[in-house]
Amino acid sequence: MRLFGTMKINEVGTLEVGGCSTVALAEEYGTPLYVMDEALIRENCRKYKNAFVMEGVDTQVIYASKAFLNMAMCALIREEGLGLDVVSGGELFTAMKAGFPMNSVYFHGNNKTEDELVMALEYGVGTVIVDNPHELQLLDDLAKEKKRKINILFRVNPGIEAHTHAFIQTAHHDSKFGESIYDRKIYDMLAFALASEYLQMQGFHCHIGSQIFDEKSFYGAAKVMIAFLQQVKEVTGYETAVLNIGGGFGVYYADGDEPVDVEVCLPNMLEMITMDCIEAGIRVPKVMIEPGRAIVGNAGCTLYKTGAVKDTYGGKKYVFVNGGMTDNPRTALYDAVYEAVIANKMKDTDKEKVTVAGKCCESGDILIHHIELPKVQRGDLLCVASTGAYNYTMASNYNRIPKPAVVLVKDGRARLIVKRETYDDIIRNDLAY
Ligand SMILES: Cc1ncc(COP(=O)(O)O)c(C=O)c1O
Ligand SMILES: N[C@@H](CCCC[NH3+])C(=O)O
Repeated sequence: MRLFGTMKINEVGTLEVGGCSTVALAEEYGTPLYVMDEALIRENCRKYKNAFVMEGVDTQVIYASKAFLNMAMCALIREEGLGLDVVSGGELFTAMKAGFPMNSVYFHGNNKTEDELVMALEYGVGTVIVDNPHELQLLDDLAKEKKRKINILFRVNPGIEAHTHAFIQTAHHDSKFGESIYDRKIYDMLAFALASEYLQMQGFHCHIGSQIFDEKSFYGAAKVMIAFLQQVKEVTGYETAVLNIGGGFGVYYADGDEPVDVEVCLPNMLEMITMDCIEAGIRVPKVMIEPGRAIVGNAGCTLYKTGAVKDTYGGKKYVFVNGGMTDNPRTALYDAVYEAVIANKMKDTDKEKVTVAGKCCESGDILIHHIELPKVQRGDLLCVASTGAYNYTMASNYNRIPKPAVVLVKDGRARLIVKRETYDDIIRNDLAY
């Protein structure tokens, strides 16, 4: 397993994160347990912020909170000076409760409800990313009613097919997100927005997908977007103030994954955008990006206790853990591949091939299909790496399994940031018959 951030192996052969022994963390907080490396989250925020600069160009990095969000995470993102992308009333509510500055919140979503748009207006959200004409009309009506002005961007599709799992591609012509830049509707939407007294049209947003390794996909999207901005100017005279090119920067999960070097890719992208704008005769807009996974993915790991080890008649060896698709549905959903170790046996060299499976009543509840691990006994501690993004946020209570706790570790100290759910939480909303 690749060790990320502050992970290291101590003298007794135990995995440590943030200066904390994983065995001690499991004892104190129980398992399954999500462990987040604060130093690595901060380092990633800074890496993106520092790489996304170019003289004379206004830029902003916005954290896509769908990857991992809670009140502590809001505080951390705020301290690091990133904006916050939210995509639902729940994410927005979390940000508000955490005191995140609302003018740095960007509200996304292809089907925001009326209630959610009202929330955005009442909270004073900085920018709403409008998905379609229906939403544009609704937001205008609500803004008028509330007498609140609000910045908007249009979510558009540049038609770029990024090389990633089909379920996490987002910018093809039939995508459910946004409107195609080749669709004439965009111009009607623009005319409407520009005529509105309450909607303040700032520009355009695109996002081509997630877990992308090919930097050319990002350059391609930016290029197509600049050509689009030029056409918009030619057709309507409108000069775009903001261009948000979304997130999608892939991270390492397993052998073969080769993330882009953001320290190269981001400056290249800014330079390309600037040159293309100059060539196209348009003003260089403020440029934004929205990484989610790249900020938190490698900064998280999950600790499980191993239970039964089963040799099947068919010849497979299963190691069962006390979690599974309820805390990490990504293997079942996207055929995601993870690396893992037995955290209390880091120095064992005698290994065997196993399949790591969860405890749900579902054959597809597999965390890792093929992996070599030291000989596992009941009560060992399995650590799955790179579970910081889209794990806690996609966790479910299937089979009425309570969601795990989350701890943030740094410099030998662990801080509980999300409590473990209890069985009482599981029946919290049930009403007696
Ligand atoms: C609009 C938007 N922005 C940002 C992201 C963040 O993506 P990632 O976590 O891959 O960086 C997503 C998710 O794909 C998204 O839909
Ligand atoms: N949930 C996906 C990413 C979706 C990105 C949001 N548009 C994953 O775990 O890979």
